[in-house]
Amino acid sequence: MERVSMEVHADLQRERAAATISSEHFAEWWAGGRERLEERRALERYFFDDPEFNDPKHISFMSYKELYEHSVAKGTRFLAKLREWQRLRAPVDGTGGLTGGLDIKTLHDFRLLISGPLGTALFQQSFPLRLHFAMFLPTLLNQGDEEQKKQWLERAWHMDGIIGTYAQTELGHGTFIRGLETRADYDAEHEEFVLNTPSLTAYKWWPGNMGQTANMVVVLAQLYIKGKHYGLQPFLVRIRNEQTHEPEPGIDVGDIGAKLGANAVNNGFLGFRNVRIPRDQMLMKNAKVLPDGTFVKGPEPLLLYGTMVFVRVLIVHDVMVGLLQAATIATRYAAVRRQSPIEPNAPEPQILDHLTQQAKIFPQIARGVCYRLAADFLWQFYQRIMQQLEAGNRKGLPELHALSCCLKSVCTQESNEGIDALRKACGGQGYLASANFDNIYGLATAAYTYEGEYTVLLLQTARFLVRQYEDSLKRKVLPDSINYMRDTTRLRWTKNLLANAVRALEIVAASKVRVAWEQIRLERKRGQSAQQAANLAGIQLSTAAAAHARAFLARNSLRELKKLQRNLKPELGGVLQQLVEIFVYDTFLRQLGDILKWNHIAVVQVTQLEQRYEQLLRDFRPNAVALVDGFDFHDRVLGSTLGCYDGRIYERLMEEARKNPLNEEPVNSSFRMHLQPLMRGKL
Ligand SMILES: CCCCCCCCCCCCCCCCCC(=O)SCCNC(=O)CCNC(=O)[C@H](O)C(C)(C)COP(=O)(O)OP(=O)(O)OC[C@H]1O[C@@H](n2cnc3c(N)ncnc32)[C@H](O)[C@@H]1OP(=O)(O)O
Ligand SMILES: Cc1cc2nc3c(=O)[nH]c(=O)nc-3n(C[C@H](O)[C@H](O)[C@H](O)COP(=O)(O)OP(=O)(O)OC[C@H]3O[C@@H](n4cnc5c(N)ncnc54)[C@H](O)[C@@H]3O)c2cc1C
Repeated sequence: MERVSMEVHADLQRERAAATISSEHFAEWWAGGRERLEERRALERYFFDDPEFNDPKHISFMSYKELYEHSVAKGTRFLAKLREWQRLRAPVDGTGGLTGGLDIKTLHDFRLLISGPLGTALFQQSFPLRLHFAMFLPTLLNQGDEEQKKQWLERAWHMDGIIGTYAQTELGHGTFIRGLETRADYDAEHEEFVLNTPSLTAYKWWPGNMGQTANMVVVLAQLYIKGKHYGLQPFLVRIRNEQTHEPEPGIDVGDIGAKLGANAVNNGFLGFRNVRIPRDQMLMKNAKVLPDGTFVKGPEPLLLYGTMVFVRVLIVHDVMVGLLQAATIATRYAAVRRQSPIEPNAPEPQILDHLTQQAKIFPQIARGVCYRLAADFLWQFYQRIMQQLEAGNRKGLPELHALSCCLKSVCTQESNEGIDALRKACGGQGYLASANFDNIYGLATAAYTYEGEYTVLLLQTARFLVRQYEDSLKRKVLPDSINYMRDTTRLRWTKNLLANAVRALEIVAASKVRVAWEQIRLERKRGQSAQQAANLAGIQLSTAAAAHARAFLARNSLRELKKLQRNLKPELGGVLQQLVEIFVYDTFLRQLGDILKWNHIAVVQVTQLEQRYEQLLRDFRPNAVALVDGFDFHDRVLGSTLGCYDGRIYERLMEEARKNPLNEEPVNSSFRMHLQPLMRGKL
């Protein structure tokens, strides 16, 4: 779907002309400055103008195998061309510094490149080498000791004989990683580890790129030394021969099969039978095994989980991009699609003029913008805590873990919900593969599960919240993100609706944490163990953590808005204010049951807020198209017949239908073979 020479649809022209904001100004802010915007556009042109990156046919017409092979071919050309780009220009942010050195910031930028607009445009079923960059390299970087990094990192970064992945999950266990069964027994005589898969459920199952693509893995296995168990450790294992790509002796590897989405990723299974690796291939930045088999504990065992924290932080950004792609498609479609006169004799309006349609689309735009503010905050926070950890200070780690878990859960869940709502807001056409909601949803919904399942991560946050609640009773200083729990005053409804709504959400979160804590105490009094008490309080705990995430998102949006309004042009600041308000009121109204349970709010006050919310939808309406234009998604990024910049939806829908291979011949062979015999009673 290109930005073709067709004239822009009159309705979109009108929308753009009537907007009070400049899309270009918004795009500049959104991209992080003019230079970054230009750089990104130039990089997109560099790829999109190259016919080698056009798919020969729509990917929905490719078989599973064809899609994999096509994606690997494109993925390798993508990396080669990206390197070329960097040779032509000095390394810049956003291209991952593929020719330069490697640090976590570079990996972060590269990761956003593959999960961001360019990556999703070229790889609608995801980037087939994504785990190499998203998890294998961060694990080498963060869990290898200096010697190991010297030996492996540079080579892995340049993919010199190494394509890696991260093999943690097994057929029997994904969530409860202490229950993983893969074994690594240390053989002191040969200074080697021996890896085994002791049962069917111990097979590694799910790791991306592992089926056919990767030739090395970081595998998490239970370490045993002289029969004694030392817990999970990461090991670097070659699974396929560097030259022939044949599985190494003792390795049983393959692809687990087609999935709901991300089918280019080639998720795999892996079993080990007496696979030997040298001692120095256990990643030893933390725990160590000395040649004689002495185990040396690391200073911070939880760093083993560090790669998961890194990825969870970035997922908030990933799903935000997917949500806003869907919102852009739905907004443009709704500005061009006309249906159902509002006044009996009036012409049919743009469906975007139906207020209910605005209520389906605008809160998703607002959500995406506020998730972006949270994603930026979280990444800064992550970097700060990592620096502290490097300096030996682990104080901030529990807060980072708690915040990243609940934001990953809530942003993913609500983005999934939002993308589906946007699909439905496009009526029947939204259901077509050419509208591209299937691919966007397929990627976003995977993130609900991977890197820590939704409920499981909420329960991790809740554990932290309950502990902090206990501390707050003892009047200790609380970490910044939960400082609101110390404020026990009731909501005082003022004229400032936004401040009221944010505070009400905080009160809900704090109250739900208290209720969960009380339930745990009650269960304990009834004689339950601490663990069973937590299980029985699970519903309270998980909903308290989700409420905490929503309160954080609302407070953070408000805080960031204030900062932004100091620097942005007033009209842009004004529209951002509308979006933050829409986000907060939408969150408030969707939690109304809890809000009313924990706050003394009169019906008239709720009505006041509802009216303000509806007014905001109407106020935002004139800028909706201009604002989504400002996300600056190229038509290739949206990949949708419904979302193109020129709004030529009907022409594109018909064009795509005609390209359908079933329309290549006037009569399909199934007629003679099956339909005709059926009609003639000859079956
Ligand atoms: C369109 C949008 C989308 C676009 C996408 C485009 C894509 C492009 C690229 C994308 C790349 C991304 C690919 C990612 C692929 C997925 C990879 C995976 O899933 S890999 C597999 C991912 N798999 C998973 O994520 C598995 C999930 N499971 C787990 O993480 C753990 O088993 C557990 C946390 C649930 C429990 O662990 P357990 O050991 O039983 O622990 P306990 O509960 O007993 O807690 C003990 C103490 O530890 C503490 N603590 C715990 N964790 C951490 C931490 N990370 N840190 C710090 N602390 C932590 C905890 O708070 C507690 O503290 P305290 O209270 O005692 O003070
Ligand atoms: C697309 C995709 C890509 C993936 N890529 C990788 C990869 O590259 N590498 C890798 O190692 N893994 C990967 N995974 C695996 C992924 O990390 C796990 O699937 C995920 O962590 C969830 O674990 P599970 O499948 O065991 O779910 P389960 O834990 O079995 O979840 C099933 C249900 O049980 C509930 N449940 C489980 N435990 C608890 C609990 N303690 N309390 C309350 N409820 C609970 C869950 O909430 C859920 O409702 C991938 C998965 C997907 C879908």
